[in-house]
Amino acid sequence: MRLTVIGTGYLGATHAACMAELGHEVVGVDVDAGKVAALRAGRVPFHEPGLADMVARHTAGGRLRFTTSYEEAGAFGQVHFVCVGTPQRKDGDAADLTCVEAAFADIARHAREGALLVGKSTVPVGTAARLAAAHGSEVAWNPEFLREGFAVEDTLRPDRLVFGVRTRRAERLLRRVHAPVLDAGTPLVVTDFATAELVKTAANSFLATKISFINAMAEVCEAAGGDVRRLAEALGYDDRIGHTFLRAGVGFGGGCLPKDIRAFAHRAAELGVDLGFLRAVDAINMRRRDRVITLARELCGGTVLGARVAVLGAAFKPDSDDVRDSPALNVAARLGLDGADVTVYDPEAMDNARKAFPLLGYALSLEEALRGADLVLHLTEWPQFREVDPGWARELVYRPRIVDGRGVLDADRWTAAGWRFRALGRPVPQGETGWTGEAEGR
Ligand SMILES: NC(=O)c1ccc[n+]([C@@H]2O[C@H](COP(=O)([O-])OP(=O)(O)OC[C@H]3O[C@@H](n4cnc5c(N)ncnc54)[C@H](O)[C@@H]3O)[C@@H](O)[C@H]2O)c1
Ligand SMILES: O=c1ccn([C@@H]2O[C@H](COP(=O)(O)OP(=O)(O)O[C@H]3O[C@H](CO)[C@@H](O)[C@H](O)[C@H]3O)[C@@H](O)[C@H]2O)c(=O)[nH]1
Repeated sequence: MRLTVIGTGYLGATHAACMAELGHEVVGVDVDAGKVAALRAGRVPFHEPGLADMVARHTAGGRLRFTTSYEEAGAFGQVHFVCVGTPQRKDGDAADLTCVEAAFADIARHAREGALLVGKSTVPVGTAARLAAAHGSEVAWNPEFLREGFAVEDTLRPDRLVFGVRTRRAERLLRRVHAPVLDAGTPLVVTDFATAELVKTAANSFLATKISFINAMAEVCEAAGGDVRRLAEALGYDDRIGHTFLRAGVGFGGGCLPKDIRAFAHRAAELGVDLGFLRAVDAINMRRRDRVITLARELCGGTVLGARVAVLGAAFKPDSDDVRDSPALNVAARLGLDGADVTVYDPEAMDNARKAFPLLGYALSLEEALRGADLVLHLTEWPQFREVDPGWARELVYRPRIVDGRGVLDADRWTAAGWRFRALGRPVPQGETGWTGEAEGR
C-alpha cells in the first residue's frame, strides 16, 4: 500500500521504517527540514536500537522517502498516519493539540478522495470525533504503545493492535496495512473512537500507577527499615501482580507517562470524572526526585554547596537519548541551583542534555565524570554503569559516596570497596551508620 507518516519523531520515524519493513511504500512528512534532510540521507536523528539500519536500508531501496511537502504526501497516500507531538500545554495539565490540529488540517486539504486519515498520537478522548467533524475526511484512531529503546520490536511484534473506526471500510484498510502483524497472531481490538483513545491514556495511567505504587512502598521501606527490592520480588511472584514495572527508584520520566497522566486527569475532569488518584501518582513520582536530593545533601554533610557531584545518566531511561522530563537531569539541575558543581555523563544523551540544560557541566567519559567527585548519583541504569567496578571507581573519586537512584547496584560490593552507599527504599548497608558529621572541604 502507499502510506504516509506525518511527524517523523520518535514515534513517526519508527512507524515509517517499520511500515516499509512490512512491504509498504512510505513517505514520511515533517515540518522540520533538518530532520527530513537527515532521514533522507538514511540517518536517524535520535538513538533507537535497530532503527538506523532499517531506515538506511529502506531509503536506499527506495521504499521509504521523506519530504516537507503535504502536497506530495497528499497526492501519494492511500492511508495517512498522523504521529505528531502532543506535549503538555505551557499553561496547565492539558495536552497541547496544536500540532495534531495543524497536521489533520493540512493533510485533509491535500489528501486524495477516499484517503483514510489515521491518528496515532496520544490525544484526549473526543479528539478523533472532533477532527472527523471538522475535516469531512474519513478518520480512524490507531493508538501506539511502543516503548523507546524497544520501538522497532514493539512495532513489528506488538502486544495488541487497537483500531478505533466508524466504518467497515476503515477497518478493512487498517487490516490490510497491518496484515503481516495480524497474520502473526497479534490480538486486535476493533472499537469506537472514544474507546481507542482511552485505551492509550488508560494504559499509560496504569503503568504510571504501578511505578508510583512501588515507589510509595519504597517510602514506607525507608521509614520502616525494609528493602523494596525484596518486597517487589515477593509481590511479583503473584501472577495477578507480576514482576514488570515494579522497579522502584527515582521514578518515571520521558515524553509520555508524565504528560499523559496529567492530560488524562484534566480531560476526565472536563467530563465530570475525578481521577484524583493520578495526581497522587504524579506527586509520589516527583517526591522520589526530592528524596535523591535529600540523600545527596545528607551524604555531603548537610549541603551540596561547592560539592563536585557526578551524575551518571541524562536520558529518562537506558537505550534512549530522550531527555524529555528526565529525572536524572531534573535532579542534576536542582543540585546545580543549590551550588553543587555538577558533571553529567550519559552514553547517548549528551547532545540533547546540553541543549536542554546548557549550564550544567558535561564529561566526555564515565572516567572523566568520576574523577575528583565528592558524590556520585546513579540515575539512569545504562548497562555500563551497572558494570562499573567499585574498586576502579574508588580510585578516581575524591570521596567514595554514591546514591543508587535506580536500585540496580550491588550494595555489598560497593560497601566492601569502601563506598558509603545509599539507595531508594533500601536500608543503609550493614556496617554503616549513616552520616557521621566528618568535616567537609578538601
Ligand atoms: N515517543 C514514544 O515512545 C511514543 C510512543 C507512543 C505514542 N507516542 C505519542 O506519539 C506522539 C509523538 O510523540 P514523539 O515522541 O514521536 O514526538 P516527537 O516530538 O519526537 O516527534 C513529533 C514530530 O512531529 C513533527 N511535527 C510537528 N508538527 C508537525 C506538523 N504540523 N506536520 C508535520 N510534522 C509535524 C515534529 O517536527 C517532530 O519531528 C505523541 O502524541 C506521543 O504521546 C509517543
Ligand atoms: O519499573 C519501572 C519501569 C519504568 N520506570 C521508568 O518509567 C519511565 C517510562 O518507562 P517506559 O514505559 O519503559 O518508557 P516509554 O518509552 O516512556 O514508554 C511508555 O510510554 C509510551 C508512550 O506513550 C508508551 O507507548 C509505552 O507503552 C509506555 O511504556 C522511565 O523513566 C523508566 O525509567 C520505572 O521507574 N520503573
